[in-house]
Amino acid sequence: MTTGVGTGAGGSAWKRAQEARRHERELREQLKVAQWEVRNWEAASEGERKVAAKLHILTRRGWRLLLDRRWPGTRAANVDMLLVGPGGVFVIDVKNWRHAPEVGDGHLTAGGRTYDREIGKLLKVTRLAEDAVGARNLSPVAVQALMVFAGRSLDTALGAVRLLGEREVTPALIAGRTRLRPSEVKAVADHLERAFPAYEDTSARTRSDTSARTRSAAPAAPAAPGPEDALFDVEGIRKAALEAARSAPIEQWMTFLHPDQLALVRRNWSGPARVSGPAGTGKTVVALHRAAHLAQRTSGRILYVTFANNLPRVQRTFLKAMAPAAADRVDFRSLHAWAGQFLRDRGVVTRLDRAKAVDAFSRAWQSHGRHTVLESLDPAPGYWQEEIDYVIKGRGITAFEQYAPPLRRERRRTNLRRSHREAVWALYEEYERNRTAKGVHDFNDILTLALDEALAHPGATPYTSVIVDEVQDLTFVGVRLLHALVGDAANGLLLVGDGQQAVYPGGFRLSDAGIDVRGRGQLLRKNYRNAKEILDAALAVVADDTFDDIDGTPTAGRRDVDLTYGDGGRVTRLTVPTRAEHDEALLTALRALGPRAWPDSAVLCRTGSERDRYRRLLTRAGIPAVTLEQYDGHPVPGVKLGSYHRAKGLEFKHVYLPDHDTPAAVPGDGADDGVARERRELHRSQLFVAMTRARDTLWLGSFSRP
Ligand SMILES: Nc1ncnc2c1ncn2[C@@H]1O[C@H](COP(=O)(O)OP(=O)(O)OP(=O)(O)O)[C@@H](O)[C@H]1O
Repeated sequence: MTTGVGTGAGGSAWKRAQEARRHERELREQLKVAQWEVRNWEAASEGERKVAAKLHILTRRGWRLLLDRRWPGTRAANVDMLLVGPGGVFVIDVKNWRHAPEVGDGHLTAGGRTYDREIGKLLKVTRLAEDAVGARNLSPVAVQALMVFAGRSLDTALGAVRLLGEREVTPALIAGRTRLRPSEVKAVADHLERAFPAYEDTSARTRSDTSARTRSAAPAAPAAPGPEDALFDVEGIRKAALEAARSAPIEQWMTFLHPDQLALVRRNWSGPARVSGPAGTGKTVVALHRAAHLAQRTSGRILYVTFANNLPRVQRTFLKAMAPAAADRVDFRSLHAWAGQFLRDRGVVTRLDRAKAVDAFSRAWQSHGRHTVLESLDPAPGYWQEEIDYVIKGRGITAFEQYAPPLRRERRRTNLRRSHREAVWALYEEYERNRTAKGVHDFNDILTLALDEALAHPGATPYTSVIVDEVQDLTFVGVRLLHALVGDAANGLLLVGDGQQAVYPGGFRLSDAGIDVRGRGQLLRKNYRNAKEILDAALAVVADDTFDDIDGTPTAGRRDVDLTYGDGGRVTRLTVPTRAEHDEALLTALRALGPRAWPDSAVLCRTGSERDRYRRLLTRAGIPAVTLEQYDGHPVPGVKLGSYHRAKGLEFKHVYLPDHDTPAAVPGDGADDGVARERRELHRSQLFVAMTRARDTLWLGSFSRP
């Protein structure tokens, strides 16, 4: 038995070794052929030809190598190589330097000299390549600048340029995830071949007229050809090929954009800008490509912020897949987490304590809310806590006269006259007294403190651009804080979102925050996500809810949306008498879907406690579930499970909304009509968000309540 196992293992080890030797022989053969193929590149030094040969090997794997291309618009300069393959487009400058290249403090040096100009030149020609492939709807993230050093071994980056040694370059390119299919490689390479014509007179060109090349700046190292090439990393290539085979191709939207999206990604904005559009119109896609584009173009850092805690992790995962080099320069943070860290870094002491803050409010309600006019308008204290959180503190109001009429309380439906507002103000002041007596802060305080700090110390952060996704979820103070980080700088602040998807109470207008986006706003209309049946069902929910977007534009609930997905979706509505039947029907539907489809499915619930209930239900039924708090954008087995709020910005092939048609909090008896209306409106917005997470199928469950 033992012997048998040993023999088997030995046998397979022997087989593997055989296989590896065969692979190595093949690669060395390919290298020989490649060396032959590049022999006519006469303008190149021996070292450059060796690099070209290593890259030429890639042509066996579906890549196209264009050697010695003319830099359009100049007479004497060229680009060493353009390489197009499954991994995208690479603009390559080969260096054959006597001294080893070094990167430090943001500079490229060799032998004591600085070569930053070489980096600048490569970036310039990379931009031209980006322009060229934009005509084929390729995002700039698919174009990467590479500086390759003949006779060297290194792998590092300087801003948007990756610096690779002759040894590392082939494995690095093979290891990349697939973003172009063979037909796309061909189309893009053909296009680049035309846009960057071959150098007309390569052989006649002398060294002195190749001004864009480095050879004139740094003398070439003597070529050292040999039969065994130490810089040919056979093992590295084998490992890279395995790695590439294991990883799935990246999504289409991570490479290809609609021309309207591409124009937004590459646009030069002279100040704060705004991208809006209904659900599923590619706002986040634009924002992510924009982040990568800015990271490639500037040396500063980019802050990408959302309100929700779980979304930054997912978005970071996406950006890492679509633009690994750029992702390191983009910080994905939730607003409150970022503000807390910012204050800690600045030495500002805070004491965020949600439980104590809630207690401070409860006490204030007991003494200044109950038995007042507020209780007759809405007996639920939560409504008044929201008034303080979103209308007073969220808007940075600190004096009654700011709160008194005629202040518009955006998206609040109660008509609060002056005397009512005086009652609210008394409640607010009591809350603040209780809170400060306990020595704690609430979430709004953190943002206010951060805003004060940012205004007092402009330039205190490394950010040159701030991108805000789902901006409609932020408060006025939150948006002002982010604006304060970059001010009105060109390409500084980008606000992305959709007022129709507001899931929190209250609101504000950008103009009140001193943010002027006039002439820098863009509305997207093409829905890429939802099947027609699903979008129709979702829009029917909010059809009558006119809303004001943060730029103040009144917009009808039923909006014009161009669909790209088409028919073929399915909306299932189920109404049964009891909760038990309802829950059983949900389990039956999930079982019918089957485990293979579970990872791209989500059960979304109105509240966090409902989510916990359904989690227990699924667990008891043996259906694995991953909460959206745990999800980070990597595929995981099991159904996703979360609240409507946590599902923001995400999407799933199949979405289940159990017990979907009951507002989260029913206003108490005798509540003002406005309160009830506002609750229902907010619930419809939340439901709309949840419904529009579905791409193909949507299950809507409900049961009769006694
Ligand atoms: N250019 C594109 N090509 C293919 N698919 C795309 C493209 N742009 C967007 N999509 C698809 O549409 C989906 C929705 O895009 P995105 O999440 O950016 O929309 P959104 O407007 O931010 O949505 P929401 O406001 O509902 O969160 C993407 O996940 C992607 O699958």
